[in-house]
Amino acid sequence: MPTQLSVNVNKIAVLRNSRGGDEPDVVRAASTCLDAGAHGITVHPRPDARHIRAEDVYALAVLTQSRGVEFNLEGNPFAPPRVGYPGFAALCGDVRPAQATLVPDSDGQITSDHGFDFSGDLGALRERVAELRALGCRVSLFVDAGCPDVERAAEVGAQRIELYTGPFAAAHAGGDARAAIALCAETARRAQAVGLGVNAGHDLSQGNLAAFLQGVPDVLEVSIGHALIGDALYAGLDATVRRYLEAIAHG
Ligand SMILES: CC(=O)[C@@H](O)[C@H](O)COP(=O)(O)O
Ligand SMILES: NCC(=O)COP(=O)(O)O
Repeated sequence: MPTQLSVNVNKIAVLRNSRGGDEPDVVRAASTCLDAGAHGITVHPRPDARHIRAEDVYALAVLTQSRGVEFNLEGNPFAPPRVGYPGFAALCGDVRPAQATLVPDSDGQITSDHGFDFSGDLGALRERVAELRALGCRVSLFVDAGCPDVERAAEVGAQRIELYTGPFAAAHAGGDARAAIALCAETARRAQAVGLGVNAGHDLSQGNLAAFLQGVPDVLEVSIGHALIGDALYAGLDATVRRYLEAIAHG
C-alpha cells in the first residue's frame, strides 16, 4: 500500500481563531483535502485550545466517519483536563478516532519537538495505551529518530510509532540530510523488526517528502500540516485575487 497522507488541519483553526468567528471553516477545509484524495485527517488539540477545539474534534469525527477515512487524533495523554479541553482520553472516548497518536508535549511548547523517553518506568504509559486500545483506537507513539530503545513502544502495547521528522527537515533545509535520513531509517527498521508500523511527521513538505520516503523504508502514513497549508495559500492566491478583482469589476 502506498504511504497514506493524513492532512493536519490545525493551522486552519489558527487562522479562524485569530478573528473569533467561524471562517475559515475547519470541516470545509478537511473535506476539501479529502476530495483531493488525502487518506485521512489529523488534528492535535492542545490544552490551551490555541487552534483545534473540542467541538472541532467532534465535527471532524463526524466528517471522517461519514467519508470512511482515518481520523488521527494527537495529544498528550498525561495533560490534565481544563476548561475547554476535556483531556485526551476523554476526547478519544467520545469520538473513538481510528488512530490515537500520543505525544509527550508540555503546555508551553510552541509545537511538538521531541518523542517519548522510554528509559524509565513505563507503567503509566502502558495503562494509557491499554485504555485507548480498549476504545478501539490504534495507538501510535511519537518517537525521536535514534531513540535508543524504540522497541519498548511495542512492549507498552503500541501498534505504531510516529517518527519525529523535525530534525530531518532541518537537516534537509541545511543541504545535507544523509545522516538524518540514515538515523530515521535505522529507527524505522528496528521498530518494524518488533512488529511496529511506522508513521512519520513534523515539518515534512513538498520539498523534503520524496527524499524522506526514498530513504526510510515502508512508511505507512505521513501527517502533514504546517507546510501543506502554507503551500495551499500560495497555490490559491493567484486565482483568489483574480476572483476579487472580478467581483470589484462587477460591483
Ligand atoms: C505531533 C506533531 O508532530 C506535531 O507536528 C503536531 O501535530 C503539530 O502541532 P501544531 O500544529 O500545534 O504545531
Ligand atoms: N504529526 C505531525 C503532524 O500532524 C503535522 O506536523 P506539521 O506538518 O504541522 O509540522
